[in-house]
Amino acid sequence: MRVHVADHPLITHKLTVLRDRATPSPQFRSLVAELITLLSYEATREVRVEPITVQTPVAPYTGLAISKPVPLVVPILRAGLGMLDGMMAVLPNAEVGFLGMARDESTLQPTTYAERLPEDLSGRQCFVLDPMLATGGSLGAALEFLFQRGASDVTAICILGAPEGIARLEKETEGRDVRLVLGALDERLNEHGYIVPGLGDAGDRLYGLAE
Ligand SMILES: O=P(O)(O)OC[C@H]1O[C@H](OP(=O)(O)OP(=O)(O)O)[C@H](O)[C@@H]1O
Ligand SMILES: O=c1cc[nH]c(=O)[nH]1
Ligand SMILES: [Mg+2]
Repeated sequence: MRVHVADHPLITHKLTVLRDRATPSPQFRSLVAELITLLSYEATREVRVEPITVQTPVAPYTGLAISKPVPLVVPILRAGLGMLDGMMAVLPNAEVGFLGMARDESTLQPTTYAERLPEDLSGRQCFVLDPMLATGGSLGAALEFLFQRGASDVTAICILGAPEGIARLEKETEGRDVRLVLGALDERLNEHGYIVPGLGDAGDRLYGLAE
């Protein structure tokens, strides 16, 4: 797995406001959207393109167009949904698949409650969105869904990651072409499986309490 941690003062600035417990949901949602737009610039660096010729008012010009099949963007519900619009602003022709996952807060095991993905993902570039990579259980399970359908070129975009989750994904994706783009790599997980210093529960901060 190739890991890229964004190193940009604008990203750190926005992340600092996002982490602040005093930041209310409306501002939190806007910041997540802004951050994904910045992270997607790095995450789409290897998007597949092909030459296309257009006619400028002056002369023919051969540039680039995104290749077919178009990329698939997969937000992991709930929290990943907060990243979808920002990603689609960058890749407006992409298709969207959905995975709904919830982590049991005592066992930290994810369960999948929704799955809507194309049957065949062979030859398809996939971009998975989830703001938080903690133990890696949820993202690992999401990647496995994609691999089972033939995906071989996957980029995951997370706003924050923990070393424990990265180590787990490194093992689970060994031999596969996976990139991970992070807004920041945090210190560790606490005894409840939360990222430290982190930002708390991303789903709750975006959308309110789950209960
Ligand atoms: O790396 P892990 O240990 O699996 O934890 C990370 C997962 O936890 C959060 O989702 P949550 O289960 O809270 O669901 P939500 O998006 O509905 O809040 C987060 O958005 C990830 O999907
Ligand atoms: O810190 C964490 C860990 C898992 N899920 C979250 O939303 N936050
Ligand atoms: Mg949550």
